[in-house]
Amino acid sequence: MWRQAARRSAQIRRRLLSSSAPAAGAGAAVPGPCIVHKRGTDILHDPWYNKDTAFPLTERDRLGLRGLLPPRVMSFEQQYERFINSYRSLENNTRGEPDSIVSLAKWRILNRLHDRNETLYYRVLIDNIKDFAPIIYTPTVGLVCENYSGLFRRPRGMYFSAKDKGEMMSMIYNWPAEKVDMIVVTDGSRILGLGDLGVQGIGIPIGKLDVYVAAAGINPQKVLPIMLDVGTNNANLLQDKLYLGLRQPRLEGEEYLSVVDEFMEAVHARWPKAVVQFEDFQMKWAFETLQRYRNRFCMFNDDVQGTAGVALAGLLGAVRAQGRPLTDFTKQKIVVVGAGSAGIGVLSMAKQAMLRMPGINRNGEGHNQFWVLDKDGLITKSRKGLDPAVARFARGFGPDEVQDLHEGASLVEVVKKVKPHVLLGLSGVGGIFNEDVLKAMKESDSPRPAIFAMSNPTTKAECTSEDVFKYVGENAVFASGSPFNNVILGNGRKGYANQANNMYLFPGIGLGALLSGARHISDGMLQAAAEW
Ligand SMILES: NC(=O)c1ccc[n+]([C@@H]2O[C@H](COP(=O)([O-])OP(=O)(O)OC[C@H]3O[C@@H](n4cnc5c(N)ncnc54)[C@H](O)[C@@H]3O)[C@@H](O)[C@H]2O)c1
Ligand SMILES: O=C(O)C[C@H](O)C(=O)O
Ligand SMILES: [Mg+2]
Repeated sequence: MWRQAARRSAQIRRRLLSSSAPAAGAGAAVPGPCIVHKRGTDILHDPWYNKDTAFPLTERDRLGLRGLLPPRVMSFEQQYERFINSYRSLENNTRGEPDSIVSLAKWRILNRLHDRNETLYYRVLIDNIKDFAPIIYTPTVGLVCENYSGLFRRPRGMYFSAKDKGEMMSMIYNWPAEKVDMIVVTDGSRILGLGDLGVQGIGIPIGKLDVYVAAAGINPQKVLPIMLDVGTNNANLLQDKLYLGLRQPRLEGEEYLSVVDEFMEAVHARWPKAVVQFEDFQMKWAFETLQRYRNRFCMFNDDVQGTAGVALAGLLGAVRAQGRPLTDFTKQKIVVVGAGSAGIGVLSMAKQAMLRMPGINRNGEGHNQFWVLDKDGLITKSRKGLDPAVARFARGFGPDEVQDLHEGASLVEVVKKVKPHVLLGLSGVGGIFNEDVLKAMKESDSPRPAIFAMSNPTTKAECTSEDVFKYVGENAVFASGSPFNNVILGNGRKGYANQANNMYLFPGIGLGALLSGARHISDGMLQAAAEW
């Protein structure tokens, strides 16, 4: 009798407590009651459960909060309005200040809300994603990563370091959420176009997962940003007294791979169905880890595959913009500047798309529509020591080739001689599409030359929207990795600054993989995403 009563009272208590929990994630379906085991200040200090001043009096009583909050109860809507007002007044008060100061101030106010009250944070983020994406994501996230050790207040996500070898299988259970659906992991070795930022690169997985929540409706309690700290080769960071990562050079070779292997096994052991997105790994590890894990785990590399999907969508869009059928894609001449993880990812997917077009034989023999440059200029078959992934795209010499083009030819030379339909930059070199290059694009064989300046952040973009419409002309098609403003053209027309960033693809890839229960992420899935 007594036991029955105790069970019943526990049931009632649980039901009462559960009603106090906020939605498990804005936009996410809440499968059932969310049981809160905490009380009092532990709830106020937990951003998953905290409602700040929005706890009604009944909940304050039930959860031991009475007296711990100012007496006035505010509605969620009032809190929302208060936040947006303070954000807008920050905008007004910082007018005229340098962009970096304003952006960091905006990031701070959003980050403080994220630390305090996740329900409100994701609501304002989802409702204002167009305004807030450049703050929580590219380009401001780059600035945040550069200054991470100084900005650090609270940890977010998990950190696995080279010193944790042998411990990862137990460490993974330190993460408080029982279920994780989506993981973004980086080793910080190539953060945007900013190079090796070591542990400070954690800002990138955090920003990417915020986009997952806002754009794909992934439950924020089921996402996990991860930093694999295997050291850094950034001499400034190694000397920086505030640097929060391992102060040692990066692990290399088998030592490096054994850390990533152990991490992947640990993740898979605890959450076998989680999708793992690799992000901002330097080229050699981006390709190596993709090959190593893609058939064993549900994973993809966003810089190689996500970028390729977005760029392919842009390349096909450029054909459409000329009013031509998509099958004319094979007739487009495409110059790609940058033969790194992103550039080669784009070329590989574009080549696969080309091979599926009518009139092209299965091996694509006798057809090469791509010209690729790296830091040493045009890549040709005479280049020594080429990575095999790059060698596939090296130009030959002979009657089928553009006359007088040679190994190492400069960008302006290539553009003048090839007269490409599309010029695509993934070089990480700001301003490399200079006046001379853009004026040469004016002579393109396309009535609507397309210029995709895809490098990030803004300072690394190959050119600006202004320069494209000024030097290439009003018919140009422009897209960039970081956001730029539209340009006012003659007759009040607008020159559109479109955005070509993998954020338009990865949320869909992750969500699709989760919903379909896919065990692997294939090239076909990414191609389908690009072509739709
Ligand atoms: N818009 C997007 O969605 C997106 C996605 C992925 C990467 N990116 C950006 O692309 C850039 C490159 O990324 P990655 O992973 O390929 O880097 P990476 O380091 O692997 O490759 C960079 C490539 O650029 C070449 N390069 C350097 N200087 C050059 C020069 N002066 N002229 C021509 N080529 C030059 C290098 O030789 C190398 O081939 C970064 O800025 C990154 O932020 C953008
Ligand atoms: O992070 C971005 O904005 C896009 C891309 O993944 C990059 O590395 O630049
Ligand atoms: Mg990236």
